[in-house]
Amino acid sequence: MPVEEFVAGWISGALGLVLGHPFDTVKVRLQTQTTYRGIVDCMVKIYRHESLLGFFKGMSFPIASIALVNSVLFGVYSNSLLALTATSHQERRTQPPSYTHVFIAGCTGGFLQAYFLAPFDLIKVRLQNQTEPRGQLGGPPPRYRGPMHCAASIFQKEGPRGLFRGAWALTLRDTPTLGIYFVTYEVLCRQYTPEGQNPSSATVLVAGGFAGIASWVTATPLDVIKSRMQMDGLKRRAYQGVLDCMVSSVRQEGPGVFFRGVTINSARAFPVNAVTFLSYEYLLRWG
Ligand SMILES: C[N+](C)(C)CCCC[C@H](N)C(=O)O
Repeated sequence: MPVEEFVAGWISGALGLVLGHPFDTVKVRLQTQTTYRGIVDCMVKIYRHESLLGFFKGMSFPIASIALVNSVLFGVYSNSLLALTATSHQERRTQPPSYTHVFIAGCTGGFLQAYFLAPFDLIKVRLQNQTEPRGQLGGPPPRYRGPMHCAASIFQKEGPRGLFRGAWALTLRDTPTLGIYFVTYEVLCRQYTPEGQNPSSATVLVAGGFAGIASWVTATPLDVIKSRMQMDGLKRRAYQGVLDCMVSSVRQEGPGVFFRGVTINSARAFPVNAVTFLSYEYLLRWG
């Protein structure tokens, strides 16, 4: 099994992640809290109350886990293509796989990575939603003191299954949309690359950026539901399941609720995924 694809997936994911985390925090807050009027209002409030550090809440776990999650995604994707088309990463430039195969391999990667991602994503979302400023004396202490404390208290209060709260919504979000992710990337790369050649850096950046946007725009409705399911159960259980969460969110807030955070998601997705694909391609070429 080509191991370097897993390594390339990890490093490229970590680079993208640091870049996009501040956007991600704003997105999560807009999706799950009603105190903010919009992107700018949310940014200003985070900065005033929590300083620049507020934007980086919940980042350490994703960085530690991206190794696992992105290497599963890219490794399973590439190895599924190998199984489907019997071509290695290098050979695929001269013998490109069909888009159907790319889609199936992307969905497979997306499906499997969701299970690895679920507990880390849950902890990230819970920490991002803590609005208390760090290290301030006198104010009420936050519920979770850090990622390990958060994991331990979820485990204690909600059991091992508590760590997988929202995992089903996450799987539904990621399976088709990671198929879309890789198909968009391949379509754009092939469009702008002469046959048999490697795509240029500019092409990889643009194709990666748009792949991120296409994937996130289609993922946003279930992203909102996922985040809400993950925040559920802190005080009392509000939702019975994914469908119930969808229905009551629409009832209370109208269909627009499914696009909460779509602008900020797309703004984040372009640079994050441009960098992810560029480093992935380069690491594999050197490797
Ligand atoms: C499928 N979904 C849209 C959720 C993610 C697609 C891109 C994944 C990338 N690590 C990122 O964080 O942007």
